[in-house]
Amino acid sequence: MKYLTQLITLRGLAIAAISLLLKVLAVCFYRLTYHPLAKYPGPWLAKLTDWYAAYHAYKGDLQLVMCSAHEEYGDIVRFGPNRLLFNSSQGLHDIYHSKHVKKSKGYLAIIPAPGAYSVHTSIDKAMHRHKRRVLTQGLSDDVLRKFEPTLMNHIHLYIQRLMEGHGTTAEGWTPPKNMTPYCDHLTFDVMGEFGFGRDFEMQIHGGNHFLIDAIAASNVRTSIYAQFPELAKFKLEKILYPNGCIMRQKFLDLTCEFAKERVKIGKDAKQDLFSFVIDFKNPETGKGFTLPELWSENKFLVVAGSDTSSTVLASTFFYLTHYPECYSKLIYEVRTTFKSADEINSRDVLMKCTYLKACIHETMRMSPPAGGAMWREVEEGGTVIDGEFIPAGFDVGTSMYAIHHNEAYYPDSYTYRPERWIISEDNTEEDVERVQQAFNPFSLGPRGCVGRGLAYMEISDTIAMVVWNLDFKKPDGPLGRVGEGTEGVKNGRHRVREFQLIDHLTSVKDGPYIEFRPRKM
Ligand code: HEM
Repeated sequence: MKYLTQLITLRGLAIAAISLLLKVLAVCFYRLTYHPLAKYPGPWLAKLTDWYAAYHAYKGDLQLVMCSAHEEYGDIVRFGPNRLLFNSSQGLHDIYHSKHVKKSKGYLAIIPAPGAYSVHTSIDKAMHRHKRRVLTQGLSDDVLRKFEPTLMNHIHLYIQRLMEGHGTTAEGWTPPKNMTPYCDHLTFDVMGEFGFGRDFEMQIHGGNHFLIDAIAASNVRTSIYAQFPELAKFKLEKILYPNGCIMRQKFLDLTCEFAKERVKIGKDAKQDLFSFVIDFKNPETGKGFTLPELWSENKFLVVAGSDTSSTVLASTFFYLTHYPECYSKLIYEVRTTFKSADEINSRDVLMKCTYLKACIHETMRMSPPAGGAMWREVEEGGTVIDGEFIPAGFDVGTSMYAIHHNEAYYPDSYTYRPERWIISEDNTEEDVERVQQAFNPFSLGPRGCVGRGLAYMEISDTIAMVVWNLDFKKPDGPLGRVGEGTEGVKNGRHRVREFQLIDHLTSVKDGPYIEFRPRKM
């Protein structure tokens, strides 16, 4: 009897396994043949399952894999059973300026709690419009101008820290400094100050440095779920990053404490986001932000605005020290444009320093902090992207890293060449227009970055101040190679003069190491 029961159970299991296998095979067969996107080429595993993209999101090489998929399969690539990547400027603009797409369901998987939408994660267009309008007001040019002196205080401190230990060598250089933490500390402090009216004191002591790891761990989770939203149900982060949840809670507690203190000191005590936004009413809805809403947005701004800007700064130092001819041109421009460091302000830097602006653009082209694709879902009725009709319900996107290395727009695309952004005898107006057309480090359209003005201000002021005040170079020996690619490897990380970024929605980095000394007047 016992034997018979075992036999029946085994038989049942075998039938269940076979029927599951048949079902999987049928789904695979459908996805490869009759599926509406079956005609598009792409990595075969990506056509079958989102596990492919999720794995590369976990590994941090999604941007490289997307780029090499375009090299192999062309400008339109199927990069998931229901997802298409486009690698043309027409496709880019069709997607991100379209009225017929909305943010993909992947964004739902990354909200911290049910209903807790931020401007970034709200898929509903009316909800987004309201939040965006309030934030746009809080990030207007006028607000940024008033914030700039506070920003400058943080940059002065940054420069002091970079100079610490100068004179260690006979030529007056400091010991090599790893720019990743130095840039992280600056940008986190600036975003704390902007969002909450006080900094995290990361440039002063290490008490809050855990925030950087907390956000990095949370970004791994976010980037996996953005590729494979169904995985969110399984709460994999609890297995993969048990500490991530604890650190995240510490981040929430800290920002909550900041929020309470900010309210206590009163609206006009600081020139920060709170002071400008709290009374603002959306003329369409008559509504402003409630306090909890505002703090929830601010938490997101710290995440969105810190490590992205830090990546641009660290990458710029990497390229300037790896392309000495660019460094020399930049030094000449900054030091002849401003008579003293006190004259430096972002408006003048961005207007008068053409080469510096070109360096920032070239850095963001070579190493966009968010190099993957921001997925958009096609809405009812479908839409045409780069001449292809895409039915409703499918996701479309453009990988920034891939299009920024498309040779049709950026010849010799792995070479850092700020000159490509400047009209000259060798570079016509049409050349510059073409370069600009495919450039999208902040994404484009109604969901493009609302903080780009602050990002430009912070990055241009910081680079100008460092170049004006300090000489710098990469150290000889192994430390000077941190952040470089490795010759001969086969995973897309073989380019020595390309700064290596680990793509987890935004980027993880290490280096470059740099030595500084005060400039000789
Ligand atoms: C170099 C620095 C930065 C880069 C490269 C960058 C990049 C981006 C990108 C690619 C998006 C689109 C995301 C998506 O479609 O999912 C975005 C959105 C956003 N960014 Fe930035 N960002 C930077 C700095 C900042 C700063 C400093 C702030 C805050 C002041 C900020 C606030 C936001 C917000 C609120 C959104 C969501 C906008 C919306 O959905 O309407 N970013 N950013």
